[in-house]
Amino acid sequence: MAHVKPVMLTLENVSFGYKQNAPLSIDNVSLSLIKGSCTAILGPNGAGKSTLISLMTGLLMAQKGAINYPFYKQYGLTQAIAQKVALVPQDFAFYHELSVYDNLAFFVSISEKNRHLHAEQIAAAIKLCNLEEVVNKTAGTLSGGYKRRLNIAIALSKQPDIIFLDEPTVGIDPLSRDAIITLLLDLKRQGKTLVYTSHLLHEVAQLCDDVVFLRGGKVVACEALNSEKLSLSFSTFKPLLNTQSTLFSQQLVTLEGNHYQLVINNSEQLGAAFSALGQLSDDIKALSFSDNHIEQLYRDLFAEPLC
Ligand SMILES: Nc1ncnc2c1ncn2[C@@H]1O[C@H](COP(=O)(O)OP(=O)(O)OP(=O)(O)O)[C@@H](O)[C@H]1O
Repeated sequence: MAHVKPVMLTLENVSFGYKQNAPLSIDNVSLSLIKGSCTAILGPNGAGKSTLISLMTGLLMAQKGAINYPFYKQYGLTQAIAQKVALVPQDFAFYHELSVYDNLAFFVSISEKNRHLHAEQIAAAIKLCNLEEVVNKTAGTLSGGYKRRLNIAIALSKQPDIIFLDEPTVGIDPLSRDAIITLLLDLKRQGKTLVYTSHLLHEVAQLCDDVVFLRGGKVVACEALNSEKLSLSFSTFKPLLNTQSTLFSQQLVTLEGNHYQLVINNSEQLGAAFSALGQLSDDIKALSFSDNHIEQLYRDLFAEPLC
C-alpha cells in the first residue's frame, strides 16, 4: 500500500482582499502542506506571498474558504496557531533596546504559561540559532545576520511544529545566510514543517521539497522538487548560432547573454546533452549541473507580464 504522507495544513478555496471592490490579493487558493517538509511559496513582487502567510498564521482572516490544521483538530484554529505555529516575519520583530536574552525572555513569557520551562526554552533557542556570543548585547546594535537569527530564535522559542519564514535571509552576507540555511535544514531533520518565501532560488533548491508558485493572488503551479530532474547550465564564449542550439533536443533556455540552461528528465536526454556539448566543446566557457530545475520553471512561469 502506498505510504500516505500526513498533511499538516490545508487551504480550501481561500480568498482575501484588503479592500472591498479592489482586486483580491489571494484568489481561490487551495493547497496542502506535508508534515516535516519545507514548502516554498514563490512569485514576483506583489504576487500575494506575505498575504498568504498572514492568512495561514492567523494574522488575517480569510473572507472565503477554509484553513485547517488537521493535526490539531482538538484545538480551534486560533488556539492551534497560538500553540503550534510560529512566524518569522520579513521585518525585525523584536525590541531593539532590549538585550538578546531579554527579548527571548519576554517572548517566551508570552507563549509559555509554565514559568519553570522558561529558562530551558530560552537556552534552547539561543543554542539552535548560535546566539551565545551576543546574548547580552542590545538587539539594536547587532549585525544584520545576528538580527535575522534573533528574529528566528524568537519564533523558535515557543517550540512550534510549523514555522513560516518570510524572506528570512534578506540583506545578509553569504556566511550568515549559510548559517541560517544550515539551521533550517536541521529543523527539517527534526521533523518541523517549514514554509518559506524567498526570491533567492538557489536557497529554495537547497531547502525545499515542494514549491507553490503564486501570481496575482492565484496558485499558477505546484511542483515537487525532486532529484529526478537535472538542470544543466552552461555559458559560451560567443552566443550560440541557431544550428548549434538545435543540437540540443531538449528545450534550451537562454538565461542572459551567453548563458544557457536545459532541463534533463531522463538518461536518454542526458546522453543527448553530452553529445551536443561534446560537439561544442571549443565554444563552452563554463558548465554546471544542479539537481533541480527551479530557475527555469520560475522563468517559464513569470517571464510574460501579467495581463
Ligand atoms: N496592507 C495592505 N493594504 C492594501 N493592499 C495590500 C496590503 N498589503 C498588501 N497589499 C496588496 O496585496 C497584494 C499582495 O501583496 P503581498 O505583500 O502579499 O505580495 P508579496 O508576494 O509578498 O510581495 P513581495 O515579494 O513584494 O513581498 C499586492 O497587490 C499588494 O499591493
